[in-house]
Amino acid sequence: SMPADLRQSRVAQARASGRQTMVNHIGGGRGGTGGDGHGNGSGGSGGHGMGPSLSFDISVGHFTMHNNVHDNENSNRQNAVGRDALHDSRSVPFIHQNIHHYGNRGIDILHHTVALDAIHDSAESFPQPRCHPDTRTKMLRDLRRWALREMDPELDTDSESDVQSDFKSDVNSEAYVPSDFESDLHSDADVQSNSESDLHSDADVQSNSESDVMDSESNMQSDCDGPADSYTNILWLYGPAGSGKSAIMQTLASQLRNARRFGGSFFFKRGHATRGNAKTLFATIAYQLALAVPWLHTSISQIVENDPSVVVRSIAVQAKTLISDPCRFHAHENYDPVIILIDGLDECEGHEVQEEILRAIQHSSKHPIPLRFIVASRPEVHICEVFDSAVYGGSYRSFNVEQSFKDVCKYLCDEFSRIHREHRTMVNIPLPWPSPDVVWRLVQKSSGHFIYAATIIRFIDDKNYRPTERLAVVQNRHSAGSGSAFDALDQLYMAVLCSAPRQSELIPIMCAIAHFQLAAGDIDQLFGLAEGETRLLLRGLHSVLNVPQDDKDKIVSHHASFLDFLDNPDRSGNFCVGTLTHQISLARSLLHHYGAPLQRRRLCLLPHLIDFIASLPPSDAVAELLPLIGSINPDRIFDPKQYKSEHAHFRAIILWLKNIPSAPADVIQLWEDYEFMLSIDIAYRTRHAPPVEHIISPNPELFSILLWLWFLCRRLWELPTTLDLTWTDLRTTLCSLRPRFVGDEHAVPIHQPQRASPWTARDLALQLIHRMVKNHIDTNGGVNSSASRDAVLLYNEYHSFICNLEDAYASSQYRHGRDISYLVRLSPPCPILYRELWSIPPSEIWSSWPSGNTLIHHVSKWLMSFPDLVMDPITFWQRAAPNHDYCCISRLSPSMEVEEIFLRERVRSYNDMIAKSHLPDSFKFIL
Ligand SMILES: Nc1ncnc2c1ncn2[C@@H]1O[C@H](COP(=O)(O)OP(=O)(O)OP(=O)(O)O)[C@@H](O)[C@H]1O
Repeated sequence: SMPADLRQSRVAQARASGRQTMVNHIGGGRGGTGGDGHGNGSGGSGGHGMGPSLSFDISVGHFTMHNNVHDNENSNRQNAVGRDALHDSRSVPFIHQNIHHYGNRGIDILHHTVALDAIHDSAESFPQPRCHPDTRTKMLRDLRRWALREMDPELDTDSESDVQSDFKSDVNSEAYVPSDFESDLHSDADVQSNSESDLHSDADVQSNSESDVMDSESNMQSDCDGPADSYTNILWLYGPAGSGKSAIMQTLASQLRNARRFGGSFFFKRGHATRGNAKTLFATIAYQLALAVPWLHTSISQIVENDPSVVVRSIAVQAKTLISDPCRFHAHENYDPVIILIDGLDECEGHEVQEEILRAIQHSSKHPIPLRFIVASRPEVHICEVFDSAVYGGSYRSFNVEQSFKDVCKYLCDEFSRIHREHRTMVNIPLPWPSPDVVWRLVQKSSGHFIYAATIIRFIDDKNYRPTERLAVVQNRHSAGSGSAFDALDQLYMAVLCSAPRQSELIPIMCAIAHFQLAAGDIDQLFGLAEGETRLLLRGLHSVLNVPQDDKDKIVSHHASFLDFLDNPDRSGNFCVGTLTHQISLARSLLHHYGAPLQRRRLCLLPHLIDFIASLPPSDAVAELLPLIGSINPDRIFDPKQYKSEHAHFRAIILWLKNIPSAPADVIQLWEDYEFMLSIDIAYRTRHAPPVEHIISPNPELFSILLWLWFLCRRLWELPTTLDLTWTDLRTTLCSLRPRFVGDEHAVPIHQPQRASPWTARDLALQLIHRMVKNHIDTNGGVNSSASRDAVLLYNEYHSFICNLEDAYASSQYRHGRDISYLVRLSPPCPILYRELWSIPPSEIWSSWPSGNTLIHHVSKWLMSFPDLVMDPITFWQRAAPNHDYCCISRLSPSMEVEEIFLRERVRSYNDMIAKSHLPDSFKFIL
């Protein structure tokens, strides 16, 4: 038969509707099962079933009821000594005593136990943060749509104005009376017999309306990034500290209440006696549910009345007994779900408790109950982990409280107008005040989050001061008093930092994040930490720092103001990372890193590092950095990932070094050489060659290097690997073009005018042929690509474009083949070169079509310059082509004319560079 409490709730519903008649079907009880054995004994057998005895004394009008129900199934438990008897008796609510003033004693008990301060509109939490009018409109609309989506599918397709008008109705009425109440009050027997099929059809309704919603909600997919599960009664609203979650939850609570779908709320507050813990979380929610939802009133009240100790039970027991059990009795009744809001979960004491709350909520919503939960918190790692865990199995929606520059701007403009209106001292200040660019700078500083904007408005809106002066203080972050402008903000940041574990280890990491754009993996590498250590250390700071899932993505501060805070010792005290000691220590770590050999995964912040070092005061305090600056690995300095086409940083560090009295002369000299080498290296791109007027020392190595850089358009960093040169060789050779100061004398290099020799081009071609052949032999014809230094170098450099070493190998051989083609054209007819060309394995030139055809084209042209025409290698290569016919007319290869245009263009721009750097005309090539 129907549980007694359900029947009671029918009575309560009848009372709510003013009905005065009631039909009850009461059947006999079943025989009880035996109790559990105690100790080694076995449990007794079940007793005989007896019909319940029931006496009603109903006086219509006042509706008082004297009710005495004995359920004999339960009473049989008294006979057996069962350990779980108490537990079981709570799991299904039964009525054991006379109830006067039906159902209110339980509510009274709750009233005296629960955390009333935690309710969203409690006096204690006044003034609650609320969304400024016309801010967060889309977010609130999307949240409402999610919350209300099942009950009224039309809402989902309606425009926002429709949704809002729906909310306006009956603003004052808090109690929600189900619309289908009349039809619902049919006989218990019917309820019983239909309950199975009702449950099914509920589920169908649920899934249908859900799919409707999915369609209509497609516009919120960008915000709602959780899996679109067909059964999600839980939504997680997350966002960094101060992003405005509480304001959204408060505003949403009012809107849902107006829509008569509000079940209850709990607003946690860190450190608060009752709001700071979860002892009475579910009891507080149950209390509000009982008051707001008539069909839950009686069940909840009776449960508490029956066992008042439930309010001090564990989180899981409270959630089950006070929330999910009463709801499940009504699961099949097709009530529109009501919404429960839990804000600031991260502020609840104890990570384990927070996790337990999430598990309890998930457990409660496993069955189709007419409740939905919206939980708001900062994106703390342990909370993310529960949502990501198997417990949730993806069945929740998440909603990111994103930054909104537009909303913050609206808020600031409105608030500044109000301040202008309300402050007496503002009468003579012309509008607009402040100017739009000032407002915009403040908006940018807020990073689109409200906490900054709300804090400065509170500061400026102080009746004891002139708003104009207060605004000036805010704008000048170093001015005296700017600290107090950010008091509220600083308290927030301090609270976050103080709650983080391993604070001393955090400081160098925060210093690095504050000054450089780094990913978690970079920081591990920089400080020599075990892989993943930075991520672990930052676990407590996710509310101020965005630590992406991928260790390669940069960590950024949620608020620009957090970095200002960290930089200012008056504000951040021991956490300040702006002190010289911390900065020198960070520079030292970075310089050590840049002194080490090049690795595949590397930090690319040398220009920033140089700027950072150059910003330190050039005093003896930085002396320990000087030798490290001299031992930066040139592979890192000329790494194309560091520098694209600027070398102003080099100038900056040279000037800085020259300002330090104790700076060693050789370090200064070294960096001047580097600056010169880089300017030659990038000259081809910048079209800006360094002047080397009258200073000519054209040894063949120098000429080779210039051909490499300005004719083949390759880069300096490849030379040590490809041509087996050391950086010292390169520096000596290239810097022979540069005048040096020896003492006070301007030492001019030996002047040896000499014609640019085509033989140098030939020698370079020979070197590249040898390289190509060596690569072929070393790698066993490309089978073992990692044996080619060229391939490894290329792969390390361009691994974001080149997928694997095999591709890198093919690419490096192609580049050599192409360069040989061009160099051959500059060479005189030469039997040695002719012979060496034969040594190129055809498989290497045909590893890519353009390379094969380019080589064939240029070598054929070159062979025409021979006194006796010999085309053997051409025919040989052509025969070796994978598809002979195709290779000759390959559409993938540039045509003959285009090849000629390419070559001519290279010669032209090389000659141009020679002219620009004031080298003599004899250096130029004539094709
Ligand atoms: N839409 C808004 N309009 C006006 N003020 C807002 C708005 N959103 C947030 N604020 C203000 O910004 C400040 C921070 O907001 P709130 O407390 O809601 O952030 P939170 O994300 O809950 O922060 P925490 O993570 O620290 O709990 C508050 O002073 C609040 O009044």
